[in-house]
Amino acid sequence: MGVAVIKLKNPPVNSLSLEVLTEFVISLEKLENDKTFRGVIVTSDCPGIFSAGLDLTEMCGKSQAHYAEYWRAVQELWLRLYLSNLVLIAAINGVSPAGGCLMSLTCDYRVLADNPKYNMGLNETLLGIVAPSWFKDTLVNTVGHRTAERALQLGLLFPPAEALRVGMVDQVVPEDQVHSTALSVMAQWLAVPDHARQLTKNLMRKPTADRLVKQRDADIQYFLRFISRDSIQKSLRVYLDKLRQKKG
Ligand SMILES: CC/C=C\C/C=C\C/C=C\C=C\CC(=O)SCCNC(=O)CCNC(=O)[C@H](O)C(C)(C)COP(=O)(O)OP(=O)(O)OC[C@H]1O[C@@H](n2cnc3c(N)ncnc32)[C@H](O)[C@@H]1OP(=O)(O)O
Repeated sequence: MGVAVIKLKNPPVNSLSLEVLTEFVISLEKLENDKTFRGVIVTSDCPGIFSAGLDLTEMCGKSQAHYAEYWRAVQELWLRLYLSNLVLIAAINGVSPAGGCLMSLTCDYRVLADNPKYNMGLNETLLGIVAPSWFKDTLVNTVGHRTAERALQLGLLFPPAEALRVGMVDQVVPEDQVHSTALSVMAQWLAVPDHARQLTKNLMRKPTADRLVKQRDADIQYFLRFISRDSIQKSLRVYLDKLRQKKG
């Protein structure tokens, strides 16, 4: 039925490095241009981890030019996913904080494995950083304003039952059924004529995407100023050190 699977593979935690973001955009573009494909299942090849989100090492101790290139790549992937003409289904087979969660929120449907460790949410505030307005918009469009307001301020990571309750995911299923469920949901979505579904998706999503498109450069400048602050760099270093020391 013309369904591709994109399996994220950047061990150990599928962080969204510049290389991963770039490759993801290229793969998506190829699939968009190949008319034999109508749908994509986005999933992970790293056991227990869907994606650890944006790669913190790309945002820490690097040059301004690097931050700008990285942020443009983050914007690009979000825009491509959010406005994709393909049916995108996230088969979430692991934990998905921050950018990992955001990636799944750009999909048309989310199936999450029922494992209490597989938390998801936009936890940026816990790192001492702030989810940009378009991250916030994506969450609001999925779970509504009040739930998003509380989740964003507290940096909440929802376990599967809670994620389902607030509407962050559409289905929670046993871990060994995530892929088969994604496939049967895909069949349902592909039963709708493409042109009607695509125009409807565009109608729902374009106003949100346009807000970023209209101010992409300003958003990059804002990110540069924010991420270059000493206090933010310090927060990120402390957070990364904590992650590294967990093992020791
Ligand atoms: C108004 C505002 C305007 C502008 C906006 C400005 C700023 C916004 C900026 C940024 C937005 C960012 C969004 C993000 O996505 S930030 C990333 C958030 N991610 C997390 O908090 C997840 C952190 N990771 C974890 O919690 C865990 O690693 C785990 C649960 C995913 C997996 O746990 P494990 O026990 O299996 O693995 P670990 O031992 O913890 O990690 C292994 C290895 O990987 C490194 N690592 C983990 N996560 C990341 C990451 N996100 N980036 C880079 N590296 C990561 C970890 O340090 C370990 O490294 P070592 O092997 O010790 O070297």
